[in-house]
Amino acid sequence: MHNQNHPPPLPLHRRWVRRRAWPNRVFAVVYASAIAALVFRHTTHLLTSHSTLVSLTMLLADVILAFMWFTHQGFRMNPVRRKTFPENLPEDGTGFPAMDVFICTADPEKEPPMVAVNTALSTLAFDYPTEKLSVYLSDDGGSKVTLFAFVEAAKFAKEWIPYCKENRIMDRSPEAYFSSDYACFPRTHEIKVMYESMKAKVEKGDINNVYEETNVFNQWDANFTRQNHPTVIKVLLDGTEESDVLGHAVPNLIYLRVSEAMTNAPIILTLDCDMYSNHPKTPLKALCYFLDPSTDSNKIAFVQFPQIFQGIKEDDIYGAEFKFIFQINMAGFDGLLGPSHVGTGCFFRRQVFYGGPSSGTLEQTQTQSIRSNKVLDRCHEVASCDFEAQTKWGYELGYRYGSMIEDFNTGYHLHCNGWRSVFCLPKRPAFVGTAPRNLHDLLNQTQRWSMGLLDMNFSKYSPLNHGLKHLTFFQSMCYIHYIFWPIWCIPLLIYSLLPQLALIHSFPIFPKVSDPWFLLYGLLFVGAYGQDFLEYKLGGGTTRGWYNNQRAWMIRSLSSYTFAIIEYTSTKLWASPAVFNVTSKVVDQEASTRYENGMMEFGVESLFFYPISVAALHNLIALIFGVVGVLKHGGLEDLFMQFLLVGFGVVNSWPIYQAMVFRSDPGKMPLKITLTSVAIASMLNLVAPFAF
Ligand SMILES: O=c1ccn([C@@H]2O[C@H](COP(=O)(O)OP(=O)(O)O[C@H]3O[C@H](CO)[C@@H](O)[C@H](O)[C@H]3O)[C@@H](O)[C@H]2O)c(=O)[nH]1
Repeated sequence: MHNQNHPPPLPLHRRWVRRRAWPNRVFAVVYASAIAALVFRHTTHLLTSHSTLVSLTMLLADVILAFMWFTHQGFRMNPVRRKTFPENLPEDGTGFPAMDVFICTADPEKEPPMVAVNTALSTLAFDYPTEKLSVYLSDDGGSKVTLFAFVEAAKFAKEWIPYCKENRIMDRSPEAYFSSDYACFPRTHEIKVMYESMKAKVEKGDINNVYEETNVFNQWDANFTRQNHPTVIKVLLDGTEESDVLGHAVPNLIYLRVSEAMTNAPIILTLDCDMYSNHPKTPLKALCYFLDPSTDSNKIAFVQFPQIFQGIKEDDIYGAEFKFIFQINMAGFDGLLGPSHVGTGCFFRRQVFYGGPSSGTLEQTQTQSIRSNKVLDRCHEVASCDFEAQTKWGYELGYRYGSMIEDFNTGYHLHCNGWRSVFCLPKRPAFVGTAPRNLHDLLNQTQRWSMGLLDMNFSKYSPLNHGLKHLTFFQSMCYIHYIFWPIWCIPLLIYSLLPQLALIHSFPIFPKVSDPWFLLYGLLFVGAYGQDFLEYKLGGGTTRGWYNNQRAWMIRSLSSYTFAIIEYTSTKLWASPAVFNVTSKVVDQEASTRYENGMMEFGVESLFFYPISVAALHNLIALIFGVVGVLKHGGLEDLFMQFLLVGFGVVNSWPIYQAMVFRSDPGKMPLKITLTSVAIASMLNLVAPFAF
């Protein structure tokens, strides 16, 4: 009880269980019963079937679909939404912990340095006590051009930070700001000119002049390579010594990949180089959880914001927004132990990297100047490649290494160690990044994720055994759902090949229309698709976006998931290392225009396109043969479901036919792929007589 002299402290956040939780639970019971009925039907059908091989294959497809549906239910049992009240935090920042922001970049070709510069500037200008803020750039590319860009950015920051704060600008990435419908303030034009000239200088990459003047690049000698080079540490802004143009202190800006030896802030924000801050008060929203005295806040390992992308069209032809992964399923996770970690837009309590949640302090131990020799010597030591050799760092402690999905892996281990996490989905996106805007990049990205998930599945820390012991049942189910993501390819390959072959040979494999079992199939299809549609729409998506999203799921399943399984198997068999192909953040103007016009981009001779081209052609051939067969011999009632399925396949394949036949732009399907796919699809018919 609080008496009148001591009113209760104002709340920092609230949480509600979403209204859909109960309907989801009831629907799960109904749908599970329908699945049980389907399994019964399969079993009885097996005994009377004309082709045991076909029946067994269809059973396999349906068992996997059922398994994926079942594990997905974890996300639907207790979805929540939250709200933070940063206005209830002390206005002067008293008691705020120090914060280190980590921006990582790896390849100046695929990730233009100006992209990372904008991300850094947007965080340097956070509405956060400047003396408590440090921004680190981790450059795995070891790029002179990137460092040059950051030297320039450090100078510009002294103009940009006070400009943003004075005028309460929301878009604190200069690129986003100057591309928007920005308001004009007294210095706007001047600042814009400065920004444009910095950008031109960086894009020109004229480093030699700078090289003459300073010793910034003195470590890039003839032996310097991306893989093998000395530790480079540059303090580009030191808040204790430097100030901005108005005389206020600036945050620290450091070219370095470790921060423990330098500022050792209790809160760490991780960002991909392209994920700029879109709201200057975002750190305060994270603090609403870390500083909350009334809850078990010491157990909160991280506060995850969703990945939201700029430049994605509302229709999202590639499903690149991953609305389910980054938003809808996250709300489901959040009602359990907390969301998974998605690599970027995440505020961590530093302490989580050193052990379990027994002493969740937010104290900082840094005392020395970040330019002192003692600190710099220690940083060189810690940042060197062999510092962690023979330690548990990266395996049992710290951020997980050696994984294609180090983010997901790290979050999972934290949950297993007793930590919790929180999902924060503010109305105005907290961070905004770029997503692949062509099909090849997207398939490449999802193949990499899938390989990481398979690796986790077969590791000794798999959620199938390790997780089951440490997590709640539903949280485990969610993790298990993801580690099996790539096996979607099995039912999808079966469903896009087998019923079509059967149709070509007028062989019915589903119940006929008058059979009551036909209704069951209808219910299962409409139920799964209907729920998916509803969730997508309630998550703010459009109907067209949803349709494209389900097609993208089919494309990924047939292509990148299949190749992930093949490549993962080969890396295991031949012990070859898996390669992390960085997603390109470069925008190709011509391709961009095609994207804006809703055209799918093929253009390159990528292996990824073969399975989808073959499946598209195979469906078309099946439809034609099916129609001819029915016209000649009848039997529509028996084959009706196959027609529905094949028709659905053909409708979904429209952009592929278009790219093969009707387009002449550089994004069309390469002729070699079209011709090879025609040959493969035709040959498929030759094997059919053996099955039916
Ligand atoms: O050796 C590397 C490889 C990548 N990166 C950086 O990691 C980030 C993510 O790489 P990207 O190629 O953009 O991967 P995506 O698949 O697009 O990103 C998602 O998936 C990754 C792997 O799970 C996560 O690390 C990311 O945070 C998440 O946004 C980028 O800033 C890269 O510069 C490095 O610093 N070093």
